[in-house]
Amino acid sequence: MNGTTTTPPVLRLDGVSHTYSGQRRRTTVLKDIDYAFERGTFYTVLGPSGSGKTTLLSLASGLDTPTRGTVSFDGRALTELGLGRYRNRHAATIFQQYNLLTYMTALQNVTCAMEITGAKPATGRRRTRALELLEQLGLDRTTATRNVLRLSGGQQQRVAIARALACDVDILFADEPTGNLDEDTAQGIIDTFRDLAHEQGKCVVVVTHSQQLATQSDRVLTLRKGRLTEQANT
Ligand SMILES: Nc1ncnc2c1ncn2[C@@H]1O[C@H](COP(=O)(O)OP(=O)(O)OP(=O)(O)O)[C@@H](O)[C@H]1O
Repeated sequence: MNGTTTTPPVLRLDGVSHTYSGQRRRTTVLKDIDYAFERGTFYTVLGPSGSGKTTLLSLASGLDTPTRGTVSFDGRALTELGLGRYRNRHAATIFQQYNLLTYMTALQNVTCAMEITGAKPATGRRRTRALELLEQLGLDRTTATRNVLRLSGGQQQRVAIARALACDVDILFADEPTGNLDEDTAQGIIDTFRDLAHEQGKCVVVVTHSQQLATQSDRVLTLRKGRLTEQANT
């Protein structure tokens, strides 16, 4: 023993390949990807349209399982840990299409997610914490108590972000989270992601076409022709 301990990466992809089977042909989108994601780091994943970014995110977030290879959280394969448990306790995702519950208000969407994941605010009630998060993202109390279908696309996106931030998870995934936002709001979201990684030790993985976002992340990964490569930090 040399006295040093090594913690496993929070998320690891080992030999991950993914193929979609259509009626006529099979499309291999990801090929033999190995990568270790660490806590306290803000990652962006770039790549041309159709290169498999959303597919990678759905495998890493436990929404789907790879046709080959293993995805692990803290050294345990997701299939062993349980995909549902992983999604409820350890990972939150901000989807491109928001995936909000459309019969609820913005506030209810956030508190409902906190109840499902068992997230307990450090102080105060869940409702208070949810309102605080929505407010930080520029949604006042009147907007927060409106049905989400009566909000603009950009406002719905901010509700989806607040919902993910409210769940105290280890890994935050986001698919084009700043796509519908004006420059100032987008910058605020990027700052939040960086703080989550650097101050709260979360692993943040964002799929994007935005260079503005990528240049502000710690590590930039690129997907091309099924392969994942890391760009040297500039
Ligand atoms: N459920 C599916 N069944 C079959 N093919 C699929 C399915 N989902 C995605 N694909 C195909 O897999 C490839 C990668 O899609 P994916 O959505 O992961 O790419 P992307 O990089 O996120 O694209 P974009 O930047 O346009 O969102 C595309 O060719 C797409 O048509």
